[in-house]
Amino acid sequence: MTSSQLPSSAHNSPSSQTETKRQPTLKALARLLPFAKPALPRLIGGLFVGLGAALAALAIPLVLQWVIDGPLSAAMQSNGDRSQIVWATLGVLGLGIIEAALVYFRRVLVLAPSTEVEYAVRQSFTERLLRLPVAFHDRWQSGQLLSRMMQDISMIRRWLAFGSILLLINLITIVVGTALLFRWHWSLGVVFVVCSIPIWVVGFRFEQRYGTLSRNSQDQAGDLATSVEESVHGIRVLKAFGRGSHALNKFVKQAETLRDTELKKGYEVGLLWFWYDLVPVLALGLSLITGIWLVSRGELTVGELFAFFAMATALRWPMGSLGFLFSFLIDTRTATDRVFEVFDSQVVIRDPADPKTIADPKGELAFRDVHFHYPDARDSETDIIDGFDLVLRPGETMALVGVTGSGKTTLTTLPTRLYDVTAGAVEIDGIDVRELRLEELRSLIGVAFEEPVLFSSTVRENVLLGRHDLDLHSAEADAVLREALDVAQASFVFDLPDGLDTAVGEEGLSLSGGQRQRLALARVVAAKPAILVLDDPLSALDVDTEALVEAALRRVLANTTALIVAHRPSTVALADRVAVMRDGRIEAVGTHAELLRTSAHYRHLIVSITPEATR
Ligand SMILES: Nc1ncnc2c1ncn2[C@@H]1O[C@H](COP(=O)(O)OP(=O)(O)OP(=O)(O)O)[C@@H](O)[C@H]1O
Repeated sequence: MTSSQLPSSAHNSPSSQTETKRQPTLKALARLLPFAKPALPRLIGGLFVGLGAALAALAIPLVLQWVIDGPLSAAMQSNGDRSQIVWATLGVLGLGIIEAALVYFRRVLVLAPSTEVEYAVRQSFTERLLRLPVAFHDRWQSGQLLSRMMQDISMIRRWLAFGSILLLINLITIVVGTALLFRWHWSLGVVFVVCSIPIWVVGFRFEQRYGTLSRNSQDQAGDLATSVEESVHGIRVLKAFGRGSHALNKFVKQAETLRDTELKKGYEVGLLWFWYDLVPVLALGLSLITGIWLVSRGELTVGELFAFFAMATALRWPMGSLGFLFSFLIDTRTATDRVFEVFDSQVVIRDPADPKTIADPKGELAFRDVHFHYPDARDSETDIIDGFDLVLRPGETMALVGVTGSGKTTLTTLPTRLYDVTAGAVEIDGIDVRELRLEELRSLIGVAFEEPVLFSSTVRENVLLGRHDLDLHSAEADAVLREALDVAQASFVFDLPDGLDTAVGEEGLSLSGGQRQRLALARVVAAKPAILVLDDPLSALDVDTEALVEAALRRVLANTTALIVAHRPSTVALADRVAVMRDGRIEAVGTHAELLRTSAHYRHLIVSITPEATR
């Protein structure tokens, strides 16, 4: 096995494929506005307070100019008032203190609203993930979703709280500061402006190159997260097959790719910082020469020259920081794009505009000329479900049999609209399932999947998952819970350390396969739906337990319509009738005895699924 055959992204996340036409950065970031709106007053407040701090810093050179050209030169000629120098010194100190206090206040103002925006984006993101159809989750790698949810949304918060405000403040500071330079002498201002031209050229080219690198790095981080998640998830398989080192190799390759991209990013940022550090120093040097020349010609006072240098020094940080802030801006834009790719994914399975309701469900389930293919199927492929017609009468138990890969599991996903049929219709009591609200539909039908999934919560929460109408600790909930556990023969839970309140670990991994399957079965029984859809629900049980569960299930199935995918004769025995599926269609329907007589394919299936000893 090569490392590429190890558990990995079986499906391609569209992460790196959705790089369509690139919007301008500001337009891309503007999509955050609806989330940022409630926080805007405080963020704008933070901006103004930050501007106040910047102006306080810019005022210092003005005070210095005044003190040098005024009280200081007068004092040097021994005819001035020295107390003014003391006042000016105190003024500079005061401005410094005001600047520090306003910077602190700015941070306080923006911290809480930015975390609220982060919370709102994260909440909507999760809501979206839960609403998106299963077909979306088939295509997207979990690590990509995880990295968008955690890393990208955190970056958006940091940008709102810190980056965006600093960028605006620093740009305004540069403009105001440069205007003040012109005020002292136009040539000094011109030197500064001309020297800053490389900054804009370098910044523009940086935006183009760094944008691609930033996207690659964030996508690669998502791929890496997927690998880690899959390796941890599949740790038993990797260990059992001794493939740990292969998983490590795969991880190392991905980590190296990410490192290379980060190095390229670092190189680009380093180059940008170089220019953004160099230019202010160059400007300062050239201004020094120009300034001294102007003083010697009497066009500039010593105080103005001193103030000019104080101002140019004050502008060094805002100019030098632009490199870091531009890269931060591009990273945030990439993060925003990645988050909105999920928001932009279509929720194709949703409530109808004008929903119908079934007030008194009888439980008839009908498949009318149903066709279905997965979204990634090629046009030339025939449908997996290819004209499937079957009607389950109210209260009837129907077993569905067919060779492996014939589409039985796929069919079980259609009644609850995990996928929508591509043609035909699934109906409950004569109403198309697409005409019902999803919540109503999913309360009418309960599904137990072949692969039982338990959540990391208590037995009680897991089993009563479908009963949001009940208070989990009420006497009624307790009765429902005990009855469901009894049907599923899951009394082992009472022997767990905390009984019904035992936490069953991540995905219930601390339980055996059969125990998990029984809890999943109890969950669907507790939901008390009008229609049950069970995908081979007893496959992991031993023969004795299976017999007990079947006896109890018969009681439940007496009043409930049930479609049961069966791989074993004992499961078929639960059914009133059996439907034989072949090539995506129904080949025959009848009782077990009828089909044995009339269907050669059924006889073949039954022989192949019956254990030797019982034939
Ligand atoms: N999410 C998916 N995306 C694309 N194709 C899928 C997906 N799930 C299943 N298939 C394909 O659909 C076909 C039918 O699979 P399905 O699981 O429904 O068969 P099955 O009859 O339940 O098989 P088994 O008896 O082995 O459980 C298979 O060819 C499978 O590869």
